[in-house]
Amino acid sequence: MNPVLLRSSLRHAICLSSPPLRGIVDTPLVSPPLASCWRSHRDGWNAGPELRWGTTSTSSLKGLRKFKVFCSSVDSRPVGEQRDEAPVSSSQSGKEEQIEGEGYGFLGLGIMGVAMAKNLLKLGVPLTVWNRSSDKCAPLVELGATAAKTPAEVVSKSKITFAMLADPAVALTVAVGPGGVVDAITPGKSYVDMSTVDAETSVTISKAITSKGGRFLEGPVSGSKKPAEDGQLVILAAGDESLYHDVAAPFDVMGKKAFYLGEIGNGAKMKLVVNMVMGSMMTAFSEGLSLAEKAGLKQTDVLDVLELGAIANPMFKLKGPSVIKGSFPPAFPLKHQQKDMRLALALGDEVAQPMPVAAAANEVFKKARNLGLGDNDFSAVYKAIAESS
Ligand SMILES: NC(=O)C1=CN([C@@H]2O[C@H](COP(=O)(O)OP(=O)(O)OC[C@H]3O[C@@H](n4cnc5c(N)ncnc54)[C@H](OP(=O)(O)O)[C@@H]3O)[C@@H](O)[C@H]2O)C=CC1
Ligand SMILES: O=CC(=O)O
Repeated sequence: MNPVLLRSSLRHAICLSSPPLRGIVDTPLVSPPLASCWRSHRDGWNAGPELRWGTTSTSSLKGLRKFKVFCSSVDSRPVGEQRDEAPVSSSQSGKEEQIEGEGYGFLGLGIMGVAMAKNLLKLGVPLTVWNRSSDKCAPLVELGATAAKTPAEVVSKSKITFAMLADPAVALTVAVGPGGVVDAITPGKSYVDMSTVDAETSVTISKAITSKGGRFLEGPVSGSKKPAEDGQLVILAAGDESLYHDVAAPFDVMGKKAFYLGEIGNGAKMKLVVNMVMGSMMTAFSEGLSLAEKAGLKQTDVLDVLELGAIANPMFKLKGPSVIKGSFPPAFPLKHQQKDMRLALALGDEVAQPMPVAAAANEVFKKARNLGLGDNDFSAVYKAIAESS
């Protein structure tokens, strides 16, 4: 078994139980306990008495050590205290009562959402999905998910619902509009919005969710289509800390690293800072490639030189060859990058931070949108630069 998936499954078994499972048992860390633990998880939530997991201090099993840390954070008592308790049975943990609405939900199956939802399915938990254009639910339904007609229906069937939506206006509508998330939020239900939005939007959604007794976490991500498919996103979470711990397993299958950044809005702000830098870099990179060509240099040579120097980076390496070919299939749509520049500049206004470089880059992204390039990859900003007279 893939150790990452095993770790995720173990975490998941704990975090969907309510109250959180306790009673960590030290076992010699050999494969039989692990196999038995995995079997218990695979065979369903009522595996209670079978559910045992071990931890060890040997240095070879880093994943399990990480898992042990997680256990202690689900139950805030020190690990030593937990160890003295017997494992709880399924009836003690209350799992039988969770059959209704025990699974996960996912709203928004665009480029990112479809990949993230597919990774959630790897946890083996019921998944209910919704997308405005319902045909995009089909690939998930084929893999075992259930399609719902409204966001509220997803929330009513799920314990924790995730969302990956286009922009602040859409995130707000889906959360608080008619048939939206808030309509079905009750105490015990949680919402994790992973869309890139501004802090104000996130705060508004958070208030609406918590006013109905639910928990809210924002979790925008850094990383594009391929990292989303590979479960390698960087998750920038903020808000309800208990929920942050409870979504450790989903975050584990969707991402390679999750940060907890404190109060609501901090995740959104961090994402905007990062994407402001990325948009400015892509614009400068495009200017460099275009300048090189017009000055009689080979663009492929520019890529080779950049790759060997101090400003080598994965984005230039990944996007450079396709930019040179004039190919811009959308991984990160240009319209979303321009939205992020706009939101980052608004944040700059709020805190009186001058951002002349980002402001100039935003003008180029706006021009690219006006050229009809919004649905292309954001690297198509090159065309707005190269084709300027
Ligand atoms: N692509 C990337 O590399 C990354 C994107 N992001 C962020 O993730 C979010 C999603 O991005 P991505 O998947 O690329 O975008 P897409 O444009 O592929 O998907 C957008 C999603 O929002 C939905 N949507 C759009 N308008 C509405 C509406 N009016 N009502 C309801 N739903 C709507 C779409 O539904 P429908 O299918 O019906 O149009 C779709 O599910 C954005 O906030 C983006 O900035 C973050 C990191 C990386
Ligand atoms: O938001 C886009 C990304 O690549 O990160």
